[in-house]
Amino acid sequence: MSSATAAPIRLDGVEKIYDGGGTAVADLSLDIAAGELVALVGPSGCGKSTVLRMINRLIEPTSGSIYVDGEDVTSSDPVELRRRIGYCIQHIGLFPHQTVAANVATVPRLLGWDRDKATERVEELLDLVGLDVGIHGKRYPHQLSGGQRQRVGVARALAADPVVLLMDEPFSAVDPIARGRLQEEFLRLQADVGKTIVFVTHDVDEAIRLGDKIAVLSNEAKLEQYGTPAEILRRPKTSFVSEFVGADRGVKSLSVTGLAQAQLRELPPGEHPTVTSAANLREALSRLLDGETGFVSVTESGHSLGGLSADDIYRALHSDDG
Ligand SMILES: Nc1ncnc2c1ncn2[C@@H]1O[C@H](COP(=O)(O)OP(=O)(O)OP(=O)(O)O)[C@@H](O)[C@H]1O
Repeated sequence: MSSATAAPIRLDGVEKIYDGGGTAVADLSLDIAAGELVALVGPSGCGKSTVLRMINRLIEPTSGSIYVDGEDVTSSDPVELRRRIGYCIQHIGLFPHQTVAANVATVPRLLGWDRDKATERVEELLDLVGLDVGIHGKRYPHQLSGGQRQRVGVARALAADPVVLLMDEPFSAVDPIARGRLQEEFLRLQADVGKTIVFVTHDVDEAIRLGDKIAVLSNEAKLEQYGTPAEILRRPKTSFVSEFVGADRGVKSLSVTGLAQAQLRELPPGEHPTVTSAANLREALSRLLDGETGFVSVTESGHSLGGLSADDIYRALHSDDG
């Protein structure tokens, strides 16, 4: 598919005080590189959605600046801005009396695309999110499962080929199994489209799974830590972060640490379970536990490069702890 370039986003000293309400965002600065997927996580009410909605001007900041592609959003035409920014939310407003195809075609129609071009785009997008235009395109939203509706929401948000995609808890309304599948599909989709994505979730596991980076926020959108999932799990900067990511962060960090961190050893003779060099430490450990030799052999193109014991895996996990 055609892919518009992704755009960087910059928040500079952003503050939001709601009329008659308290401070939702006190003073937030954040740099998001083009093509990066950043998850905003934090407890309920800490200001995540407010931050997201200021990026596309659904909410105006009280002070501070927000730049998309270097341009100050407060001086952009909001309609033009939202055309370049896809937005997708939890219980999305899909239009109930329009078919799936018509829903996805909303923005292309607003942009005045001709019918053929819009139809082609709808087909391409439904295909991209794993729906069949022939089967699902003619249905109405209530004739879809929750997971399918979320996919339509993502397709619709991508319709005008935005440079930024904002997603507010897009997968939280579906059951855990469908959710895992959607997350996986979503990662594949992102590998394909390469948008800059800001993603709000209260689920740390989801943030770890999806984010290139995670911004952990506490009350009033205070930035407790901003880093890769591995950094956040291994070296939480504040007690808030370590509590928020949970007591099992050691186990979680296994799955975000690649085998490149591990020092391979020569294996004793025997039938060791194997794992490919592209795997992570969690996969290596679970293969090791499947076998009986106490080692796992790391292979590349079918050849063993060496092996790891459980202690080696433990050392690799802590190899660059500060
Ligand atoms: N329109 C509004 N007027 C006044 N206060 C508001 C308004 N919208 C949100 N707030 C307040 O601002 C704070 C941040 O809300 P926000 O929805 O951004 O949090 P959140 O982290 O997204 O929460 P959740 O995870 O529960 O959705 C909350 O204290 C909320 O009550």
